[in-house]
Amino acid sequence: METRVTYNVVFVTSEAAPYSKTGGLGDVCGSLPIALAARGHRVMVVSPRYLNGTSTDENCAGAVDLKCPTKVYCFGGIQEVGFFHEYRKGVDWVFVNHPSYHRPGNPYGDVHGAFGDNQFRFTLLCHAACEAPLVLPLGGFTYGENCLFLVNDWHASLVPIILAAKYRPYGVYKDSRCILVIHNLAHQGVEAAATYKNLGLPSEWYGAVGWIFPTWARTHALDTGEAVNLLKGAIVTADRILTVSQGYSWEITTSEGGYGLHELLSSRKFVLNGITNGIDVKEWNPSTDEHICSHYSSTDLSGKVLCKTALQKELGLPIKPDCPLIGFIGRLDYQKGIDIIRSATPELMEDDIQFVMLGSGDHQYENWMRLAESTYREKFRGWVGFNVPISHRITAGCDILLMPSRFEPCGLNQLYAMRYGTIPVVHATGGLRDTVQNFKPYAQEGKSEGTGWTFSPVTKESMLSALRTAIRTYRGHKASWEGLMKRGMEKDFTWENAAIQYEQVFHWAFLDPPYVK
Ligand SMILES: Nc1ncnc2c1ncn2[C@@H]1O[C@H](COP(=O)(O)OP(=O)(O)O[C@H]2O[C@H](CO)[C@@H](O)[C@H](O)[C@H]2O)[C@@H](O)[C@H]1O
Repeated sequence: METRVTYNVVFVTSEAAPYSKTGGLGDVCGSLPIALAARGHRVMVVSPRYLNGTSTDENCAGAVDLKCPTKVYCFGGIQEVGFFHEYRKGVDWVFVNHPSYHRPGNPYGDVHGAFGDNQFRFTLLCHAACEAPLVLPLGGFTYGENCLFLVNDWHASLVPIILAAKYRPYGVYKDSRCILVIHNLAHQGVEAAATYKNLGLPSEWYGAVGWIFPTWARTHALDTGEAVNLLKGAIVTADRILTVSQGYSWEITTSEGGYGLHELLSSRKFVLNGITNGIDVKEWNPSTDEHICSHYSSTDLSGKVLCKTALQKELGLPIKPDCPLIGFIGRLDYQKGIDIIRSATPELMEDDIQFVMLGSGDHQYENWMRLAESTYREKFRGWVGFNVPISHRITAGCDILLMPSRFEPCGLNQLYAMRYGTIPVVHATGGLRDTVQNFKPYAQEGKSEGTGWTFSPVTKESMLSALRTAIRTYRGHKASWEGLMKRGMEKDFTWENAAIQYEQVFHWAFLDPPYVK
């Protein structure tokens, strides 16, 4: 019989689906914990108890108050937080309660932009998360101090510093470990150096988060470039670092992909690994999906065209089962290459195709989507907003999913697309390059190979050229297209696969002594 070491794992994250989600971070922190718990680990996820006065508040309705008010020190005083808890799918979902998490908007901001007190809100999360394993008797027992923290992105980045600066000197958490998981290096939690005093850290730890911007990045002659950079703090104090694909773990060590942190990341490359995200194969399953009108599988594809015509009907597009339908789903952000889509749209619209976009974010792109919809009534739909059922119907109903991301740490939509027989056309970067194999019609003995198209560089021309090849193949080579669909649908993107690789990294983390003693 197999014997395995199990760990007490504490995720710290600003989002966990279904409780909170603005993007892929929520998906990962909603699914990976369940996969790890299913493999025998004791798993807790600590995230804020957001309430915004809309129907999404119901997602948190199942969590009960643990009646364990806890005091933490930061921002010049004692702050009191509460903890709510729900045990679901083998995981302890813990929600930090504080008035600053209760306001309209999403976890980070509202219609006016990012909240001005995000440093406070996420500093509080980190301090509370360090207390949670010590004070919360979940199922009767605390997790205790020998746990493994998995801290995600900048919002959770203070955790390894707090462990090293505020607990270890007093003999607490001496045998814990902390792994930083980077989902997106572009956001680092940077604020003015003067805010250091708010973080609740001893003054001698300034060097961990202290950061000096290069001269070219400074805003005016008197700008000294001094800042605090929370993600940097975790990079220099975590025991190990993970990214969400292997390709991205290399890219962030280069000056092009490192967002200023490539040298620091390179200096830690011996503890830097990449593990490709999985997907929730129950939520994203074309043979059972509750959001789509007709089910299908790799052995019976017939339902897919019905999903397509239903989508065309729902969106008020001409119902044309044979017309190539291209989709885009995602945050409307520079990262996602929306400007490239915008510049290519007039040429794309000359062809007999249809194009559907779902996204929210940057207002200029939201307005452009509305404008494009009114300009190309017969061919283009731009759905501005965040809507999970529609994202499923677009994934199922389209023939092609377009992702011209400038960088993509992993990317989940291309994985969902492949599972739904929708062919990804993606920029060859990060996790997109790792997960989409370029189509080769005559790879071996006349048999074709690949699951989509990858293009590079990320320009309008190369994107259009890849899209046109895909469209030609769709129209003229039905058998090849079916081969592409089936190969994608049969790929194993389960979280269990990723969880096994995480276990290996946990093992390595405990083999070495704590990085900061
Ligand atoms: N308007 C909308 N309506 C409904 N659903 C929407 C939506 N906009 C986005 N979504 C959903 O949000 C998720 C986006 O996930 P991605 O991984 O593609 O990107 P994101 O950049 O958010 O994540 C970051 O973290 C993840 C997780 O590690 C990495 O995969 C990724 O590369 C990195 O940039 C998907 O589930 C998508 O369907």
